Amino acid sequence: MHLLADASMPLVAQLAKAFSDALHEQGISFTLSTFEGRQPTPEQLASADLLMIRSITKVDAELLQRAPRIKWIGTATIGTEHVDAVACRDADVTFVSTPGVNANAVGDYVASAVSNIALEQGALPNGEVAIIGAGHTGRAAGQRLRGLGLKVHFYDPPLLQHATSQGYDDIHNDWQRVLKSQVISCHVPLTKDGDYPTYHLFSDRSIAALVDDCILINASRGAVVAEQALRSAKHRKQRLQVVLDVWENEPQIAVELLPWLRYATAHIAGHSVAGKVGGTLRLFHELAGFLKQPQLTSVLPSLKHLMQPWPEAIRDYCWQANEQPTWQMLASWVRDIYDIRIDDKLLRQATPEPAAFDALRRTYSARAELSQGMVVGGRWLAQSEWQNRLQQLTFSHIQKQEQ
Ligand SMILES: NC(=O)C1=CN([C@@H]2O[C@H](COP(=O)(O)OP(=O)(O)OC[C@H]3O[C@@H](n4cnc5c(N)ncnc54)[C@H](O)[C@@H]3O)[C@@H](O)[C@H]2O)C=CC1
Ligand SMILES: O=C(O)C(=O)[C@H](O)COP(=O)(O)O
Repeated sequence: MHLLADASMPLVAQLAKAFSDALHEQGISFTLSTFEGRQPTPEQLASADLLMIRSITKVDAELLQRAPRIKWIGTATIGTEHVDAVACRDADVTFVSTPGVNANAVGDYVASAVSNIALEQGALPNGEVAIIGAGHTGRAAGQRLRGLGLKVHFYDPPLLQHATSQGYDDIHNDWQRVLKSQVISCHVPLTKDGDYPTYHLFSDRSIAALVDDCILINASRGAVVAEQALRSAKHRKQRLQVVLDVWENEPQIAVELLPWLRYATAHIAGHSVAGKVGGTLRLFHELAGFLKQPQLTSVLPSLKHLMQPWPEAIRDYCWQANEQPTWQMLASWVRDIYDIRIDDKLLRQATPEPAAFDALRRTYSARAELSQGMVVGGRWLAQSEWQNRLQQLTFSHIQKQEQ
């Protein structure tokens, strides 16, 4: 059995060796080779039985034809639009993804964007926050923004349609309420069909209708926000604060928008170490199931153990607060752990070629998550409201004993 995997998936060689050693004892051969860049070569595909990819590899009927032995494809991502699931089914290929795997990292990204803007302008956004898509990443983002003290609502008509009445009080289908919000963050899959397509959800008309100084964040897929509409908004000097992690024509970015964008990053919102390593690990768990070898999961280390090579991404961050923290303190704690400005600077300094975009992503530095933050505080920490807010920010907390 031969596994072909994207070379930049962290720890893929270590986990494949664990499978190989365990299967060897049963007389089963399990080998690994890796491919560099976006697409594997026809030669690499010809000998592959299993394929592990990331969001940059396009899988369609043509690729599948070049891979006659392939029986299983796994993507270490939440998004799946790069894989033609129908073509996989027609070719009798099992396709799996890793739902939710880097949602915490995306939530941290949004929290950092809003925290930085608030700290720079000296005030939290004065108005509601609309989260588009109440799934894994949208919930993670909304929860953190509530922790910062903002009023959050979720726009998700498809979910509303299928929802039972319980637990969906904050979800609605009122697009006008979205457009009136002071912060809007997109967390939807890229879809062109169905009742609620997300392709160009933010078109000329919607963007022109946004309130002054609206913070519009897109960390989902580039084409959810029409780049042409952003160009028009820039041209008419519309007062917007746009944060883009994803681009309509990746790996080519819209260079001419850069000076107008508040923050611009290289599709790294989900790239915390836990998100990336978790993706690889989750695929090996999936593969054990596909191979009908459930005992293989016992040779897979825990995520915590696998993250040991990145000490900067697993260290604790600790802050003292004798009094209730101000929003400025909360925002600067977020920024201590993940500062979006560093990623923004890296993209602006890079050359605007696709290769530079891919290189930034491939060589991304080790990133921690907000859940590594801990607040040591006084009596105020006994209040459930504060405990709740820190939990929403995914910080842990300890109340100091009074002397
Ligand atoms: N920038 C990055 O690094 C990352 C980007 N992503 C992108 O974010 C997307 C969302 O991820 P998750 O939240 O984990 O997905 P999810 O599947 O958990 O949630 C998506 C939600 O969007 C809703 N939705 C679908 N169409 C909609 C529409 N027209 N209007 C409003 N809501 C709609 C769905 O009902 C669902 O509740 C992924 O598909 C992926 O493309 C995900 C992870 C990292
Ligand atoms: O999970 C997704 O969907 C994403 O967009 C990923 O975070 C992108 O990461 P890579 O696939 O490029 O590692």
